[in-house]
Amino acid sequence: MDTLTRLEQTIAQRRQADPSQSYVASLHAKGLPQIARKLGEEGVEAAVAALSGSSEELVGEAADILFHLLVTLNARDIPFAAVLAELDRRDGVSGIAEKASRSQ
Ligand SMILES: N=c1c2ncn([C@@H]3O[C@H](COP(=O)(O)OP(=O)(O)OP(=O)(O)O)[C@@H](O)[C@H]3O)c2ncn1[C@@H]1O[C@H](COP(=O)(O)O)[C@@H](O)[C@H]1O
Repeated sequence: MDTLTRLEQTIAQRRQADPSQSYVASLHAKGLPQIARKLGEEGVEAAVAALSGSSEELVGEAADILFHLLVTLNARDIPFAAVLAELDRRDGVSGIAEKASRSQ
């Protein structure tokens, strides 16, 4: 099982945990607006790290984004596989467009 799938499962399990023992549960206790706000904050922090942080800082912020994205998707009951399927669909679409432009 890959890292993101494993983390997605852990997040789903921790959703029901004691908020004083679990960061995921504490986010859920605050509700979707706070979960979405954290995702936005992490995006900004990653952008700042990309421009002025070390590689190590950017890696840390990128991990924070992926974690908070998975928490957000879980809060909306959307499986991460749906995001991967959308990326595969786009890749298929661009692949078809590329083939069509090459054959002209
Ligand atoms: N991967 C993560 C993870 N990445 C980031 N974070 C938390 O996300 C927060 C990042 O927000 P900030 O940088 O703004 O730090 P902060 O100011 O302390 O955060 P806030 O108090 O503002 O929410 C930190 O509190 C980090 O600890 C994570 N918290 C938990 N996990 C994993 O999620 C799983 C479940 O965790 P629990 O719910 O705590 O059991 C476990 O596998 C954990 O390893």
